[in-house]
Amino acid sequence: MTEDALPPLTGPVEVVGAGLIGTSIALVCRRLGLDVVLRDTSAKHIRTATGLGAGRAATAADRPQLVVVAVPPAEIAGAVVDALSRTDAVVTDVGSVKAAPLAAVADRVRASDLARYVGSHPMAGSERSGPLAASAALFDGRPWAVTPHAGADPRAVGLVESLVLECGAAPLLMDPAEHDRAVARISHLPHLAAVLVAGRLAAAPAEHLALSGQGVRDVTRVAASDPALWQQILESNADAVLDLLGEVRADLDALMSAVAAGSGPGAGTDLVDILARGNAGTAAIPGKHGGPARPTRSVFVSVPDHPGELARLFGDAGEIGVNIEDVHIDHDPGRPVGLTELVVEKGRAEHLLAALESRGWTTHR
Ligand SMILES: NC(=O)c1ccc[n+]([C@@H]2O[C@H](COP(=O)([O-])OP(=O)(O)OC[C@H]3O[C@@H](n4cnc5c(N)ncnc54)[C@H](O)[C@@H]3O)[C@@H](O)[C@H]2O)c1
Ligand SMILES: O=C(O)C(=O)C[C@]1(C(=O)O)C=C[C@@H](O)C=C1
Repeated sequence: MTEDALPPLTGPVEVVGAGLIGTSIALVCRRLGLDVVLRDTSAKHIRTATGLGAGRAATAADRPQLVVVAVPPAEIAGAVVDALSRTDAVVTDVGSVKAAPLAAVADRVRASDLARYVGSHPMAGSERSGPLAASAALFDGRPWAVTPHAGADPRAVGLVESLVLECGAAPLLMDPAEHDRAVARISHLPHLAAVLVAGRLAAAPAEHLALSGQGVRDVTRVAASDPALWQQILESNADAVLDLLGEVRADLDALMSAVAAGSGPGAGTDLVDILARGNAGTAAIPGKHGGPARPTRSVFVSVPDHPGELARLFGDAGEIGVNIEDVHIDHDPGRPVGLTELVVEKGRAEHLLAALESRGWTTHR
C-alpha cells in the first residue's frame, strides 16, 4: 500500500501496558488529538500515565479502532488474545520478539480474528522502564518492524503502518522469523556484550572506576535495563541468540590468541585484522532514517556549571547552523565546568569550533 492509501488512524487507540513503550505511543496519539484509553495491571502506572496526559483509563464501553499491546514478552500472547476477543479492533503488539507470540496467538484464536492481528516492533527504547521514562519523541527517525503473518488483513497491516508513521518512525515490513534472526544480531547480542563488560565492573576497585570516561559508558548503557524483561526477550529468541553466541565464543578464542601473540617478530597481523573488522561493522550500521552512515566528528566544549549554560550552547550551535547528531556530558571532578561532547557531521566540525570560539566558548581539539 502506498503511504497515501493507508487507512487513517482516527482512534480511539487502546494501549495495554502503560509502561515505557506503551505510554510513549499513547503520548504520540494524544498529540494527534486521538482518544486514548489505557489498561494496565498496575493501577499506579495508569495513574502516572494519565497524569502525564497519555490518555484516560479504559472502560467496558470503549470501542477502539486499534489496540496496542505493550506488555512484557511473556504476557503478550495472552493480552493479544484478550484484545481480539474483547474488541473488533486491529491489534498490534510491540514486543521485541515476533515468532513465538504469533504462534501462541494462532493456536488460540479463529483465523478470522487472527487476520486482525499484526505484530510490530519499534527499534527504539531505553534502559529505563515505566511510564515516567516515556517520551513522545522516542520513535523519531527510528526503524519500526511490521511483521504480518500470511493471513493478515492488508487493511490491518496498513493501519499499523499508519501508527508507525504517525509516531515519526519508518515502517519496515518483515517476516516474523527473519525479524527474530535480525534482532538477535542487532539488539540481543549487543545487549549481552554490554552485560558482560558491565559485569566486570560490579566488584572493581573504586580507584579503577574513578577513571571511567565516555568509552565505558557508551559500551555499557543498555546493561542497566530490567533483567526480568531481558530474561523473557532472550528466552523467546534463544535459538538465534545461541547461534550468535557460538560465533562470538570462536571470536573470543581468536582474540585471546592474537593478544597473546603480541606484535613481536613472527606474530601475525591477526589483532589488527580483528580490530579492523570492528571498524567494518560500525561502518555497516545505517545512519539515521535508514540512510548511509555519515561520518561524524566530536567537538568538545567546556560548559560552566551554571543554570542555562547548556541551553546557551545548544542555542549558539543552532544559530551557527550546525545540527547536533548526539551529545554526551562529562563532569570534570573538582572543577566547576562540564565537558560537553557535541557529535556533528564531520565536514561541519571545524566551522562549529571556530564559530563557538568566536562566541567565547572554550573548545578542546
Ligand atoms: N524497553 C525497550 O527498550 C523496548 C523497546 C521496544 C520494544 N520493547 C517491548 O515492549 C514491551 C514493553 O516494554 P517496556 O520497556 O515498555 O516495559 P515496561 O515495564 O516499561 O512496561 C510494561 C507495562 O506492562 C504492564 N503489564 C505487565 N503485565 C501486564 C498485563 N498482563 N496486562 C496489562 N499490563 C501489564 C506493566 O505494569 C507495565 O506498566 C516489551 O514486550 C518489550 O519487549 C521494549
Ligand atoms: O536504546 C536502547 O536502550 C535499547 O536498547 C533499545 C532496543 C535496541 O536494542 O535497540 C532494545 C530492545 C528493544 O527490543 C528495541 C530497542
